[in-house]
Amino acid sequence: MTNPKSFQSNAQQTRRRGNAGTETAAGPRAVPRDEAGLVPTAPPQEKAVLVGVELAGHPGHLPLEDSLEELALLARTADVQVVGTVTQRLESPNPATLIGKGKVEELQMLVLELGANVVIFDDELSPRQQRELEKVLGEEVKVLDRTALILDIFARHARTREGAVQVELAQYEYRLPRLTRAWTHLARQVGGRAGGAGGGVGVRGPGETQLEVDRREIGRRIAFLKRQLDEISKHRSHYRRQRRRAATPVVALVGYTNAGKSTLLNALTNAGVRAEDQLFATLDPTTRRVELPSGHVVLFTDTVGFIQKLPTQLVAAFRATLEEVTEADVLVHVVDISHPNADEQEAAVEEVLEDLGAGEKPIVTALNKIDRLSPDDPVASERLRRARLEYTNPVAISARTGEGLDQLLQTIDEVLRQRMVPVDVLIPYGEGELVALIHTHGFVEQEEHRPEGTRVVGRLPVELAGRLRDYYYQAA
Ligand SMILES: Nc1nc2c(ncn2[C@@H]2O[C@H](COP(=O)(O)OP(=O)(O)OP(=O)(O)O)[C@@H](O)[C@H]2O)c(=O)[nH]1
Ligand SMILES: [Mg+2]
Repeated sequence: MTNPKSFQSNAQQTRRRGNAGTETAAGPRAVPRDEAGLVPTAPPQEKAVLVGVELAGHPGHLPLEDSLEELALLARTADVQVVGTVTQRLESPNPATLIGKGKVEELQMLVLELGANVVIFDDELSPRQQRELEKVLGEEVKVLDRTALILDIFARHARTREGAVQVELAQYEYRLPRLTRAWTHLARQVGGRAGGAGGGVGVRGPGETQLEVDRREIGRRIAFLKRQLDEISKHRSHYRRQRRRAATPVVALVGYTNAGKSTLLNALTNAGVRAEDQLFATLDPTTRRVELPSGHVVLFTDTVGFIQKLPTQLVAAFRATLEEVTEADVLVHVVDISHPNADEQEAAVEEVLEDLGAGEKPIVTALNKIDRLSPDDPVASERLRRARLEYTNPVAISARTGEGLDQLLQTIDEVLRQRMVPVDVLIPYGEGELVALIHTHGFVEQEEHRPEGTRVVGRLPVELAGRLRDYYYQAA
């Protein structure tokens, strides 16, 4: 007999998989248009016009067109349909509206013509510029910038309390100087995790109840969130201390969003982390044990990806999460080498690492997605060739097919080994667990049992060597 319960759950699983598959393959589906004027079942998708500016003498990391393409991807990730684009090359920004007066008129026309209800600027707008543009474009049109869009995506993707608190803090920091009437019709929803509802893109997150109150109230909320983050940060550092006592090295996966960090962690550990063709699929760190070819065990941490023009509020608010990066022993920088802008992305990540104070950490560069490179594509082949010459400890891999993963682990082993220092110690028999630690985390070259204890010669991680200072061997 068929068990109706299991039948039902199977059907649900199939449906869920089916949906995910469709979204990955074809991007967000278009809202069904109903000729007969019937009410569509899904809420109407927001329609956006994108605006890109290139300032003379201030070339960004990416050429204007590529940056706008990335902005369109961000918009799609936030379920916004891109219906048009406006660009301008400027000598200097217009303090009132960023773009020039004529361009504003052009934008206004395009918005009307295309029935857009959102305008998204690729560069951060000052509070004044945002207000002015909203005035010109009218009540019905929301004016956002890249930062607000990224904050919106973060609000949707936060899965843990840590993530939610950090996003909320970043959103308040962003909105505080921008508090105007425009923010008062926000969704009655905190953290914005349910997505979709209420104010739509850019205004999901902290809800109406908080935003209708005065700035002082928001200041208090910010202070409260910061206290919560201090708690979270303390917890994290507590765990890190425990890890350090166990001397297990930590390898942090860093890289541009969508480079394949989560896919790599999954390939190495079956971690089951969400990996999708979406920007900022991962916000919250996941840590898993991995055994290296030497037999040493390390902890791999997958965490939030970076992007060019990363909002400073986000970097500041995500301090607790990013401590996983700043405290790691080795970084594996995952680069999507199949991406035409791989070099610019690599540079943007390096810049964020510098800002975080992690610029000097030992790095292994994983040149990922080589399965997508065709040998007949001279541009891509040249990119890979140069990356192999120029990047630090490069290893070409495919997280998808598993190619190169052994080599990657070997390189990590080697880098960890280089960080070790030679030791020669005599450990009393009462301290047997120290000898075990040396075996677990170091390389033992010589071991000898003497009447006073065990003499071990080998190489050890610096921290561990420090802990053995009292037992350094000196020949009589
Ligand atoms: N062809 C190919 N696709 C890959 C490879 N690695 C990852 N991908 C795809 O790239 C997309 C992004 O992968 P993720 O692992 O989610 O990337 P991420 O770096 O964790 O991204 P965020 O968490 O959003 O920062 C997914 O669609 C993956 O299936 C690879 O080696 N080859
Ligand atoms: Mg990820």
